[in-house]
Order: sequence, then structure tokens, then C-alpha cells
Amino acid sequence: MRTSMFRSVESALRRARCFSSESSPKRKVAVLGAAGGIGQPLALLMKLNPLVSQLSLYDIAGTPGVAADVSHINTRSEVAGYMGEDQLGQALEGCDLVIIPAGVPRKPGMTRDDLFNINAGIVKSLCTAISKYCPNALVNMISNPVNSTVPIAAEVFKKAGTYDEKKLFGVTTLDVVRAKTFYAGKAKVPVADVNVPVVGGHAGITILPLFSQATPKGSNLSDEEITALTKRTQDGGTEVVEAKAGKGSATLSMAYAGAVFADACLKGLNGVPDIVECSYVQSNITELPFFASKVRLGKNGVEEVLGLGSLTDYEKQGLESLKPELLSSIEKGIKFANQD
Ligand SMILES: NC(=O)C1=CN([C@@H]2O[C@H](COP(=O)(O)OP(=O)(O)OC[C@H]3O[C@@H](n4cnc5c(N)ncnc54)[C@H](O)[C@@H]3O)[C@@H](O)[C@H]2O)C=CC1
Ligand SMILES: O=C([O-])CC(=O)C(=O)O
Repeated sequence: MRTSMFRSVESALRRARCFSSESSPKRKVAVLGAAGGIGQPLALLMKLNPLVSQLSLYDIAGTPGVAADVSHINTRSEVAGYMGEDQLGQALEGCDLVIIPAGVPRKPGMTRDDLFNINAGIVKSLCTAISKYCPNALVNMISNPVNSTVPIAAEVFKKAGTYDEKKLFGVTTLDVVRAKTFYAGKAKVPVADVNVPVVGGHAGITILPLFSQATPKGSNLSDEEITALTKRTQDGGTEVVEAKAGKGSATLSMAYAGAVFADACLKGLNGVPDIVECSYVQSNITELPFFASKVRLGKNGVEEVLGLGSLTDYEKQGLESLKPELLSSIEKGIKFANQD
């Protein structure tokens, strides 16, 4: 009796899963940098996402192995690996969403901006190809320094005449993931229920978690505790870089965060209402041209950039202090993209 009940529940679940894959539109997703520390687990997580019908894995080396491996998983998407620049066009053609974790990671003692010299060029060439082969795709930029690589992408798309500010996103989800985890521990609330907006940018003091807006409210946090939580969120990347001691930066938590953000983008594209995530986008909620805040996602990408809400004096101070650094990273990116 019990066995047959379980069997019928299981087959109902199977039918529901099958229905949801078949009824959701076909979506091609590319991961550029797919053989890397982030790229591999991100490829795995995207293979598990039933909203993806085609998964395109591109890197300058190593993608045939990653693609063969991931392709054996019995989920909806068909997987193809592409290696080297002459296969980049094929990898991108027809994409709805392109996720970019290509480029070098930090080592201890480096800032994200120290990656600029190498990663700016990588991002520029990948975005040039995107403007040619899938100009309508949403772009999720993971490569650091995000504060500069997003403005670089925007300039490349502008030059190509394909820029749509609604479709370009700097992925800051890992800051939100960290803020939620650290807050849940201190406020003693269930981590799965926690929400914390993180605004500004994605480096050091430009990462501004708004713990005054965190939900649910748990045990009352002192000013010292809020300061410590803020600092730990801002330094989360460095904490991992130091723990890895020369073997790179966050990869697994980043793959998770990238998969969460990509899933939100796909849901938005598919018309699911009320999808809100923080992201670094073109913005006019402050005087800075790019800024991370809550964003409502829809069928065309950004549907609405949401405001900051009310801030404490501590958060207002954090906001004013981050502006000069964020502006200079934005200007550096714009200048780089326009030289030659
Ligand atoms: N936005 C965020 O929150 C985070 C961003 N990152 C950034 O993500 C980037 C990647 O990090 P990891 O995966 O750990 O590095 P990794 O070195 O393990 O992997 C990078 C991959 O990019 C590939 N690559 C290099 N040039 C390429 C090109 N022109 N086209 C396609 N692929 C290319 C490499 O072959 C490599 O497989 C770094 O810039 C890192 O700083 C890392 C963690 C969090
Ligand atoms: O810290 C780094 O270099 C990688 C990164 O962006 C993060 O983990 O937030």
C-alpha cells in the first residue's frame, strides 16, 4: 500500500518535471570560461536547470572534456563544447543568455583592480563577439573587476550599435549570498528565509550591504555587530582568496551565486512575475552611471531599477564613501574600451 502510494507520488513528480520542461520555452545559455574554476561547477548547475534547453560551453582550452562530462547528466538541455576563438561564433549563435566567468582570478595581496590589465582585454574581445553573434542576449558579467568590466561591455556594445542597457548585468549575487549567510548567523534566523539588499559595486568598500533592510528581524544587532557584518561582507572575497593561499578565489560559492542569478534572468525572460535580484546595472538612482541595487527582471531583461529605500546614517555614510572609488573604476573601464 505504502509502496504503491510512493510510486504514484514519484510518477506524478516525474510528470510535473516533464511538463515544466516541455512547457517552458527553449533557451540557449552560453558559459564563456566554462573550463575554469567557476565555469565548471556553473556548467554543472546550469545543466541541472530545467529552463535551459541548450547549454553552450566555451573556453580557450579544456571544453571538450567538460562538455562530454556534463552532457551525460540526464536533464533537459543538450550540451555542446566549443574551444578556441574560431568556435566562439558557433558557441554564441542564438543565445538568450551569456554568462562570462572568463579571466584570471586574484592571488593573496591583490585587489580586483589588479586583474584589470588582463581581464579588460578578454572581456572586450568576448563582448565584441557577443555583439556580432547574439546581440539580443542578456549578458551576466562575472569577470573582475566587475566595477570596470560592465562599463567596458557597455562601451563595446555601444560602438557596435547593439547596446541595450536592459540586457547587461554585473553579477553581484555572491555579495548577497554572503550577506544573507553572515546575517542569519548573527541574527539567529533561518538562513533560507533571509533577504538582504547589497548595493553599490563589487569590490571592497563599494560593496554596501543594507542590513537595516534585512528580513526577517531576529535578535537586535548592535552598531558594532552591524559594522563587523558589513566589513565581513565587503571582505568576503579576500577571506576566500587568503584561505585558498594562491590557488585562486571563490569558485563554488560563485558558481552557486551565478546559477541563482542566471535562473532569475531566465524566469524574467519567460514572463514569471516579481523576479527581483540585486545587480550592477546602468542606473540613475544615484549620480553614478552604473550602480548595483535591486532590479526587477522581465521579458526584456531589466524591467525596473528599484531605489535604495531608507538608509541609516551609517549606510548613508557608506554610500558617500564608495562613490569616488566606484566612479573611478567606471571611468577606467570606459577609457579602456575607447582607446585604440
Ligand atoms: N563577480 C563575482 O562575484 C566573482 C568574480 N570572479 C571572477 O571570475 C573570473 C574567473 O575566475 P575563476 O573561474 O576562478 O578563474 P579560472 O582561472 O579558474 O578560470 C578562468 C577561465 O577563463 C578562461 N579564459 C581565459 N581567457 C579566455 C577567453 N579569452 N575566452 C574564454 N575563456 C577564457 C581560462 O581558460 C579559464 O578556464 C575572475 O576574473 C574572478 O576574479 C570570481 C569570484 C566572484
Ligand atoms: O575576491 C575575488 O577576487 C573574487 C570575487 O569577486 C569574490 O569572491 O567576491
